[in-house]
Amino acid sequence: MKNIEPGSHCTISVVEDPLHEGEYFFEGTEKLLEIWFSPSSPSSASGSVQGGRASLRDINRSEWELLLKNVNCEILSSRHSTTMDAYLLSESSMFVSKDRIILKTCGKTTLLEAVKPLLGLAKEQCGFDNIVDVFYSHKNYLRPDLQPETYRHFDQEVAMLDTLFEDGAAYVLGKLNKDCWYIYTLDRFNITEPDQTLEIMMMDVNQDVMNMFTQSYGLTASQLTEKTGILDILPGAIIDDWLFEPCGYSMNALLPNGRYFTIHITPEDEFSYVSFETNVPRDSYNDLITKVTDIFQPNKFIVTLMANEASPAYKLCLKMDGPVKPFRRTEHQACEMKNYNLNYALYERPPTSKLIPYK
Ligand SMILES: C[S@@+](CC[C@H](N)C(=O)[O-])C[C@H]1O[C@@H](n2cnc3c(N)ncnc32)[C@H](O)[C@@H]1O
Repeated sequence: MKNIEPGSHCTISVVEDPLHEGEYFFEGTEKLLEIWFSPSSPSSASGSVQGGRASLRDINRSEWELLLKNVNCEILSSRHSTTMDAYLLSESSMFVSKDRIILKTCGKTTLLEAVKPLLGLAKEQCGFDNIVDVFYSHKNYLRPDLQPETYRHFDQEVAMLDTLFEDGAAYVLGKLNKDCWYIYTLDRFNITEPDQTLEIMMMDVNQDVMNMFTQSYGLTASQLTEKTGILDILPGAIIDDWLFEPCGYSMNALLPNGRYFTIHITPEDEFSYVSFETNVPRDSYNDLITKVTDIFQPNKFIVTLMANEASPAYKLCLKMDGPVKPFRRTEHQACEMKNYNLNYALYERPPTSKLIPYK
């Protein structure tokens, strides 16, 4: 993609595809992959030992860099806690724990190209020859026609995953012809430790807020993290934040006990998008969703919550959580899968609701 000045706050990217010449576009919607591993027997675990077992964290940064080349993104920065390594990428984030990796990439990245090399790395370097579970998901892209071939239709992504996993199961929640969310996972009972993931995918976001996440606004990434209230969403985190040139913002936050949250912002008016993701356990996420949407003030957003039986959020997935003011929940679906419950909701701002003036 080339950069040009469209005369707004933010320089945006020109699509080089001749059919769409002159159009400005960046796909903020991320592809999200999470894989949990284990050795098939304790003796097959290799690599340096962490807590008596091999760990994905022993894999060298140079190996991750090579792996990410397949995806068309690179590492910008990293932070480390006692339980997790968080990498900020040119297109989103990667979190590596002892036996789980989360890879989240946006734009035109080819995330699925990383899966096979990743399984190889985990096996060769850590002795992880057992795949405990896999989750691959994304919201419908704003412009699927601009994605690389495999990613234009979920069926094709599923077909690629099915070449690697025997018992894959693919679902779609929401309206197939409007806003929806696709997920591929393994049809098995497996992860026994408490596990939950909340995602908030915000669209058509308040432009006054979005204009702050540009170089021309004049604040640094860490000043923005503080001023906008991102720092206070879940306090006490190790933060890694990044402001792109000329606009765009990404941050990873490492919390105690293997918890994290991550935020990515595509501020361009024509296709603004903000994502929030966390694995903090809760029996209600209303306050958290309200805090996040109060900061960004989207006109609509999707919330997905996935939690397994051991999680305090398991039951919440099957019932309605309270309202998120001032939004209307215009769609809601709850699913019972083998080991996980799953909740999908679409919220929209009523036309009469005024935006809160930004401080
Ligand atoms: C912050 S990144 C991550 C996007 C994220 N997935 C989201 O939720 O929007 C994307 C934003 O940064 C901007 N950007 C600037 N330089 C970029 C680069 N080298 N790679 C990716 N994005 C870049 C894009 O135009 C876009 O606004």
